[in-house]
Amino acid sequence: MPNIRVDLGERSYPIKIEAGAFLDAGFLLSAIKGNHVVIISNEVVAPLFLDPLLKLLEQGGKTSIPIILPDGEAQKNLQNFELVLSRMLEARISRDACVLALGGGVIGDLSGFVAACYQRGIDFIQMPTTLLSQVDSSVGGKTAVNHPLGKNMIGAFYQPKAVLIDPQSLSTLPDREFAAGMAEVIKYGIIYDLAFFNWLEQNIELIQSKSLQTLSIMIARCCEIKAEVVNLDEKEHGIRALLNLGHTFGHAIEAEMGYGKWVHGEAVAAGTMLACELAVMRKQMLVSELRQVEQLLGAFSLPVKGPTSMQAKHYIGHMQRDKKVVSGTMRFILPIGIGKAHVVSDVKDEELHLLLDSTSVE
Ligand SMILES: NC(=O)c1ccc[n+]([C@@H]2O[C@H](COP(=O)([O-])OP(=O)(O)OC[C@H]3O[C@@H](n4cnc5c(N)ncnc54)[C@H](O)[C@@H]3O)[C@@H](O)[C@H]2O)c1
Ligand SMILES: O=C(O)C(=O)C[C@@H](O)[C@H](O)[C@H](O)COP(=O)(O)O
Ligand SMILES: [Zn+2]
Repeated sequence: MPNIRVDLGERSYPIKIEAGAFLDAGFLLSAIKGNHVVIISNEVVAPLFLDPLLKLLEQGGKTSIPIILPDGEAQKNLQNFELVLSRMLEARISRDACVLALGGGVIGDLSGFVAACYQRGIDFIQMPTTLLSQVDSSVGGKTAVNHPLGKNMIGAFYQPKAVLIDPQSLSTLPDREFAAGMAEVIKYGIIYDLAFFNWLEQNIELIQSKSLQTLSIMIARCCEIKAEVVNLDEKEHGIRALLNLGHTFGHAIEAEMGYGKWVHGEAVAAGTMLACELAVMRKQMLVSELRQVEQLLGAFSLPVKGPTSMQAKHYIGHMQRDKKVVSGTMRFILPIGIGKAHVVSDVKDEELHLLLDSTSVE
């Protein structure tokens, strides 16, 4: 696999994607400047990957300080953010230390925010272990924790120094979490790359069988697209907003249902269908294209409807706090067919009622 780079001047960094990459001492050690490495992980991931990593770092002359959090989306909160910072202060971690995020998007987002804030910013490296984090969250520097009033409401743009992706690490990932990652994979096809969307349609079985070669190609294409978008618009003043397809509705589902009940990718899948349905209502997408999206999401057993308990009034309360709101106006990412999308700011409440009061069935 070719190495992919995020090109942001002095904040540029490499993304290495390779089966067995977690044991590539050369790449990892070259990205760590100081002698101390704070490894942030969780109780599910640490037993799977921590020991060999500790050994590798020790052989490279590094001292590791592991901090292991409980598992789950509900842990991506300010309390754990403070807890990790306190542990680092107690351990007298200095500014030349490096934070290493070992886990999925929850660990990656929280660790990145810790690294951004600890003594005003120290290095961090992403070692993503879920499909979702390998195709999306480890790249691009969005770091955050959730607030009961909204997803990722407290955070910073803070780029990692390197991203190390080992597709082999997905062999232990539960099917539900693999599927959740596919929601973000399919997103890239809808917003940016019709050929990639068609490739996904043609390779469903190979993807489901977790063929390492197919997964590596798929992960690399997602990272390439994400890097291209982030290179153009690091802080989401323009094109980067397209990566939010399905998230306006999805984040409302996650917050309303309670963080973790619907995992992020599931909420994004249902949100993507809602965005496509809105695009069909606005004649920007064909019904046949909506069905293609529904079939592809469905092939990975992803939800294609929102929760039955949620109606327009539940969504709207959350969506009014969305980070894309400008001067009180909600903005939505809507596809234009498959392979293109745009930001729309003239969606009327009546349209949302029509969409959301009729489509939540289960
Ligand atoms: N920063 C960004 O750009 C960005 C992009 C997309 C999503 N996100 C965020 O990412 C989070 C979702 O990430 P996620 O889907 O990785 O969830 P997650 O981090 O909760 O991981 C999912 C589950 O898989 C387990 N797990 C992780 N790796 C494993 C492995 N190799 N084998 C077995 N189990 C494993 C985890 O412990 C967890 O139970 C959300 O908070 C979302 O908001 C951020
Ligand atoms: O990187 C981005 O930009 C994204 O929007 C990627 C999303 O998949 C991701 O879930 C992101 O965290 C959502 O961003 P937010 O700004 O809406 O919290
Ligand atoms: Zn997302």
